[in-house]
Amino acid sequence: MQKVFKSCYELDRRCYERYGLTEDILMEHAAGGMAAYIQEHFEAGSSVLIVSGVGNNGVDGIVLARQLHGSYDIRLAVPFGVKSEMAKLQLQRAQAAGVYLTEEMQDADVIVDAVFGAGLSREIDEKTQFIVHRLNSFRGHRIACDIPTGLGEEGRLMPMAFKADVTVTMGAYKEALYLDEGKDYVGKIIRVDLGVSTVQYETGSCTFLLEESDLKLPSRRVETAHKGTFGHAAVFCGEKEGAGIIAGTAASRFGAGLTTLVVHEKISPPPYLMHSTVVPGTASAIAVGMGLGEHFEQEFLQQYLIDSHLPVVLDADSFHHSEILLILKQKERDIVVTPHPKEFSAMWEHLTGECLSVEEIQKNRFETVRRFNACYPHVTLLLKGANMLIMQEERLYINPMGNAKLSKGGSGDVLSGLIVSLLAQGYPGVEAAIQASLALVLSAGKYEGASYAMLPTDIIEGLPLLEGS
Ligand SMILES: NC(=O)C1=CN([C@@H]2O[C@H](COP(=O)(O)OP(=O)(O)OC[C@H]3O[C@@H](n4cnc5c(N)ncnc54)[C@H](O)[C@@H]3O)[C@@H](O)[C@H]2O)[C@@H](O)CC1
Ligand SMILES: Nc1ncnc2c1ncn2[C@@H]1O[C@H](COP(=O)(O)OP(=O)(O)O)[C@@H](O)[C@H]1O
Repeated sequence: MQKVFKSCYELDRRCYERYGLTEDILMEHAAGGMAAYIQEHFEAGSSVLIVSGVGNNGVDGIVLARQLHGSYDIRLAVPFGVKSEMAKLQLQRAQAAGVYLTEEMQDADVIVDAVFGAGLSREIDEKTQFIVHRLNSFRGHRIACDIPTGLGEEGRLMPMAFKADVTVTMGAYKEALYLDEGKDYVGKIIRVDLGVSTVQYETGSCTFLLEESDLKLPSRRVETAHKGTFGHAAVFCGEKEGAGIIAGTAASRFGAGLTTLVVHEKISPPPYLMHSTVVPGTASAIAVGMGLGEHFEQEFLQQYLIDSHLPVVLDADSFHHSEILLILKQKERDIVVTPHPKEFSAMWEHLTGECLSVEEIQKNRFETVRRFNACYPHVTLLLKGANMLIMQEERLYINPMGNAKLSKGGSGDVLSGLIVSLLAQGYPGVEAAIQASLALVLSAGKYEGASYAMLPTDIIEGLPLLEGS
């Protein structure tokens, strides 16, 4: 798990004040990080086009040109000239080392975008857009310095951006790299240190980036265990019974000792799942909402769901149901809600009367989860999307490892099943949401078929492969 920051300016300033480092030392390391990447992946002599802008991001590009010149065929372009004293000094140094400026931007083996970095505060002008379009049309390997040009301070497109294969980000991970809008632009994200180790550079943060190594699978190491040791998941199975069956199957596969589908009428569930017309007395967690529809009477929901003390995951149709949403007020209960942006919009309107469009939510995903958290800090919110955001009690976790294979009906039902399974096994809500989100994306990552072909059952079948991987 890595820390994530809204901005690195404070962290840079701390480096100057606390460690006596200077701007050009930091720049030397920023450029050194990009140089190391290029040296590792491209043979000496490869052509490298570096396009530098007027801010410090541009200066990093100029320093990179000096560092690589001699070993690589460097073409440095400064289409807006150099303004700051530091930029002039670094350009002098680069030119003294033999770097020539080029006016023409031609395709190269490596394209480095150092036009704008973290300081982009307004939409890029026509000339910059033209440059970015041109760079995006090249076939070379594209590297963004710190953050692709065109992604603003909040990670929004301003209005278009450099499409990086790799973003070499300076010092620390930034939130702006993880808004869904930018996911197709940032590529693989690599962080480099700026002259002191990460531990020295970073301060505290309540925002975290989840990594594969954070996955902790449920285990069965106690030989005397029995099915009762691993909890009993009760999954409401409503009008669209397939959704409940998928969730129940995922719950069982992820280790719940028992899984019962709570049904209104008799259905024919798979043999490893039980079914019942009430929530069993031994249930230890509930999942509700997937394919729920209008199947259950209010009285039933009141008795078995709303008045229950059991940990609960609310998904899908729950977000359109004002009585079910009353559960969110229950401060003593472990509650996980898993809306996608449209469902979040419906839930938020029910809870606050405020209409937020899906577009507004997507443009402000971090702010949106923080606003929800300010009202319901005890509830674990998992906002679905290309980068899932999970938040409870002021701590926000980003899971960036999903991909478009998951964009298919039923993936969310699997997720609810994984969460209820862990809740049933005694995990606290936030831990259940984190681990389930990791298992979902990592299991999907193991699917080897075509990107369009994955079924929810394939995700479930990938779960056993997570152990030992
Ligand atoms: N000491 C530092 O600040 C360090 C900075 N580093 C690099 O410098 C970057 C940050 O530097 P800056 O703050 O100079 O940011 P940028 O290099 O992104 O440039 C921002 C500058 O452009 C202007 N600007 C913002 N939006 C604009 C727009 N749409 N059109 C025209 N001008 C616009 C701003 O007023 C500001 O002067 C980082 O991303 C990182 O790459 C690293 O070298 C490490 C050290
Ligand atoms: N492009 C994508 N990249 C990463 N994850 C995705 C993508 N599309 C969907 N997902 C994930 O797949 C799941 C889909 O959930 P949801 O839309 O509720 O599906 P359903 O309700 O049909 O089962 C969520 O966890 C979401 O984050």
